[in-house]
Amino acid sequence: MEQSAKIYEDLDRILVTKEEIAEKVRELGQKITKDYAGKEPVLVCILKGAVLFFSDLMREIDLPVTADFMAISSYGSATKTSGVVRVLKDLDKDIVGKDVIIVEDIVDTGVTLNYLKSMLAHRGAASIRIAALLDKTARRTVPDLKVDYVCFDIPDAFVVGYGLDYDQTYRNLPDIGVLSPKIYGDK
Ligand SMILES: O=P(O)(O)OC[C@H]1O[C@H](OP(=O)(O)OP(=O)(O)O)[C@H](O)[C@@H]1O
Ligand code: HPA
Ligand SMILES: [Mg+2]
Repeated sequence: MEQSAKIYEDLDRILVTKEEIAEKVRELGQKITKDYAGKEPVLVCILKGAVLFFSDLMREIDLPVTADFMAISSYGSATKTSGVVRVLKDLDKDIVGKDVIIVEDIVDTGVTLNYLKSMLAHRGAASIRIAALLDKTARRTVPDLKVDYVCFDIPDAFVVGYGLDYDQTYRNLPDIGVLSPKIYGDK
């Protein structure tokens, strides 16, 4: 807490501590290891927000996984989605016949994952599942989106830390907290 005390001042409260994150990520890694026994899933990290979750989760999966990366952006410098999902970087390898696990930091409206899931399904993956660290169901505008693995259900608040940003800042907080609305005003 001490070394980032200045950034922590911008939070209203801490929602999930780094210890709670580590425990849930370990449990999820064990579950995926069981569910995919005998398979070699492709873990797809959705940059940038999922980067910390991805790197911790993959070390908890005891299978010969491969890793690929996609960069997506729809929030820009706001706390509300622009509704337009931009692919800034695509996967390096094709996923035909592969068991794909999309690794995301947060499902908010669901617009990003809905877009991504149908895009990857069209490329001929054998299966696609979603693993999300946080699920903010109160904000969902895509009600039938299935999120297969969730670590934490969270309330309707803009959160930062452990990879999640506001205008590219706060991603390095080890915990996840509610950003004080005074930081972003009506953005
Ligand atoms: O469910 P949604 O309402 O679509 O919101 C979730 C998406 O928004 C954030 O990405 P962002 O566009 O902020 O890019 P970033 O990961 O680089 O921060 C987050 O990482 C998810 O990808
Ligand atoms: O609550 C959030 N915090 C940071 N990024 C986000 N992208 C969607 N929702 C959020
Ligand atoms: Mg963001």
